[in-house]
Amino acid sequence: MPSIRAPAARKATTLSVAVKCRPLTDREGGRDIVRVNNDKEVVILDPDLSKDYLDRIQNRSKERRYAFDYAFGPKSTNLGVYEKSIQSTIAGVIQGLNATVFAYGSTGSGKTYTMVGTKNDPGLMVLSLNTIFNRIKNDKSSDVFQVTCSYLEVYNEVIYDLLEKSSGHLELREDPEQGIVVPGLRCIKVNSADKILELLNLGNSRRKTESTEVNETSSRSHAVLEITVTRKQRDKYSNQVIRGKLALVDLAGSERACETNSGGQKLRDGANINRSLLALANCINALGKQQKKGLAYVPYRNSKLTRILKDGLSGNSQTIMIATISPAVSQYHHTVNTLKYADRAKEIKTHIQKNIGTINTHVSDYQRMIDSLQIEVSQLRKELADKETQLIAKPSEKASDDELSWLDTLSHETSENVQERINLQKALFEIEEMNISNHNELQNLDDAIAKQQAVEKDGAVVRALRARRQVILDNIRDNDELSNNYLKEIEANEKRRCELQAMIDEAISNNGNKTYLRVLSQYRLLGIANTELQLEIAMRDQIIHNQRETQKNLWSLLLSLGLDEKQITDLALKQGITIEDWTMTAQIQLSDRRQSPNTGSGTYTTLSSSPPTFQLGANVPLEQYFCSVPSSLRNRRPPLIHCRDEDHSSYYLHDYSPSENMTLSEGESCFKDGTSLHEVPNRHPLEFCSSYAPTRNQFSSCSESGMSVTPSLVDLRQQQMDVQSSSIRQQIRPSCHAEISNTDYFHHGTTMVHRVSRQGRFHSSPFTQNFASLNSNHLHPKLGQFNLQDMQVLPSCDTTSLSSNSREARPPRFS
Ligand SMILES: Nc1ncnc2c1ncn2[C@@H]1O[C@H](COP(=O)(O)OP(=O)(O)OP(=O)(O)O)[C@@H](O)[C@H]1O
Repeated sequence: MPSIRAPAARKATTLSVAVKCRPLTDREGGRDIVRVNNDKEVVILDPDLSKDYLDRIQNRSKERRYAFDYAFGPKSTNLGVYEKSIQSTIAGVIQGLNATVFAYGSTGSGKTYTMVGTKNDPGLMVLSLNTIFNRIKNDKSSDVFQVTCSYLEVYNEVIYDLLEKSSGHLELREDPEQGIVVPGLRCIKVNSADKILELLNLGNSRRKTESTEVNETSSRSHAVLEITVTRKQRDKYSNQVIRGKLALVDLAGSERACETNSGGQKLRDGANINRSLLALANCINALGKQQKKGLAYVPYRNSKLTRILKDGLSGNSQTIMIATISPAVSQYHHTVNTLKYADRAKEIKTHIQKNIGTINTHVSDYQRMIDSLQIEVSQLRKELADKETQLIAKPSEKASDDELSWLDTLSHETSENVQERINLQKALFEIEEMNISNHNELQNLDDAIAKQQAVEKDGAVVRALRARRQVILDNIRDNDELSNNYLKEIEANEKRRCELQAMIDEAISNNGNKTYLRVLSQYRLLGIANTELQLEIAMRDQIIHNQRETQKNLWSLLLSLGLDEKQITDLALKQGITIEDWTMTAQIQLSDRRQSPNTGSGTYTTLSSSPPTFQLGANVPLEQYFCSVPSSLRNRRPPLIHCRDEDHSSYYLHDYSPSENMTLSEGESCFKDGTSLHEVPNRHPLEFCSSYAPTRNQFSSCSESGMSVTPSLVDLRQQQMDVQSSSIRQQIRPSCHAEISNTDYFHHGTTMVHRVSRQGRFHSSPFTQNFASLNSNHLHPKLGQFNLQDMQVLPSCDTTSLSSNSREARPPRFS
């Protein structure tokens, strides 16, 4: 088909957003925290029925409220969603319009259910196809229709054809006329919805799925079904061809890799899923701001997914985002995150126009089009000249108008710059966290290989371990490359920030209307400070969440020891800890205890409901210390536990003191985060701890280990504050140097150094000096790393000797 596009009218339209909340699953049980009002409003209730201390004193609720084009509660069916939010758009495809429907949400939130559906509740893909074929069937014109379909998946940043039995890797190409194309992708002519459904089922069976902790059949890839409807007129005077495209996209879950508790290949999938979704989120952000100020760089090229979705996001397409959410309490953070992106996506505008071409377009037609374009251009030029004359006639008015709009643009750009920095930093943190975990696994693999080689030189196990090692090395290399790109983007962002600041400063010093400029500048600064405060609040939420997780884990640990209520209560009392809600919750858990399939011998309790809370007694000191243990050690004597008070919010392992008669059984896999100790022979844990330096340090890589607390960005912020605080400085002992070996430095050190440094940069306000003061003393010039002596590492030997009433408290010992 000749590719001249008629200068058809372009219609600007915003991306419509529909939110769909799935029902609670049997496994989740518990409370439903999502409410849908008037088919438009979504309210996320505070997940805590009993507010914790911090919430209470700050009188802060975590309830969130959003409004969307459409909102659907747990009782709605796919058909209900389809009829209200999609059907009318799909009808346009037959008229030559493009449409994109994509499902976005965390893993297990119901994306695949919404897009593909079940026999009883067919999904949007099936329902859309039915509409297309019904419309074609009922069309009264003499036009000839042709429907083709392709189905691809993006898995680990590689494109595969789902309609090919053994598809090779496919590439993306940008065609000036057709946009993004995938050469070699099978495009099948279909005559009925049934035929497409057959293909769809076939394609779905080829999709890469994995069982993750969150979803048993979690899609690890992004699937894109594209239906093209070509309509040719039979009229002998007209040879017009109209072509409409419908893209239906089922994205992989937007979870963080570590949250799915996956390791190995799953972790790699998670990293790439995340990379694509981060890129998508960044595009949504950039497009959102583009609507406000008219220009912004949209990083489509950062992933295959965003390149494929480019047209759907900003180009010639009517686009619908289906944001899927879960009503479970445990999914609160994911739900809020999804809704935030959905909220931002509402701002995105696309420009739709009919795709009309002609067969055998004659030269004279081209000439006519060129002529009409030239007339349009000359008219526009004239209008521009008229406007300029008017502006010259009123110079002062023009100057102040210019000034206003210039400043407005500038101040908007400044806020966007901060937002962009936050996004980039987030992306960087995720990648770095993954690499820390990769390095840990590498270390363990090296050790396991060395041991195994002593048994059999080049046996199957050694070969398997080596193969795994290579995969990890590849992951590290990929992630490093990605980190470098993000660092470059951060550098560019920082450069832009300096430029913007210089422009504002210059305007203030040069311009006559200084007061006005100052007020405006101050106003913008306040806006930025506000953004940063919001961020801090979000990070505090994360701390609270992490602390609850720790409590849960501590309960799991306690209960797995086989202690009864009295023993636990006595123990807690000795430490000045009171246990709330014991009768309500702990007993349920004790009676609910069951054998974990993963822990081998001994008992391991799976928590079925939220555990009772530990609370500090009146004279309990501020500092408490917790640590985490690997899952395989949970049913044994627990480690010395250290916990720091809520406000300081950083958790590290400082000591591990296993009992004399503890051993690790052969073949135990120690860590949930994908870093397993392969084939650990019978060894005493003390030996294990001392020889596995990286293993010990792994406990400090909190976000990755199952038992532990995620050291969130907030922790880092807090660490920054801690480092600045002189009282806390007393805890920073140079002796930590002695404890940290080279390997330690990498694992233990890097975790903290990076995080502290991230925090430093993360929180640097472009216009405040708090970061600068840190920068000179504590930060590496390039990455902004802290010096080792500034890290808050408490030497393990000191902790046990501390008095329980002193500020540096004796930590509770759970044994
Ligand atoms: N509306 C619904 N009604 C009933 N069950 C649902 C609904 N939505 C989702 N579910 C169930 O929830 C579970 C997770 O759904 P689904 O696999 O669609 O999630 P997903 O978001 O595609 O996850 P992933 O990103 O991991 O692939 C499935 O068991 C599915 O049957």
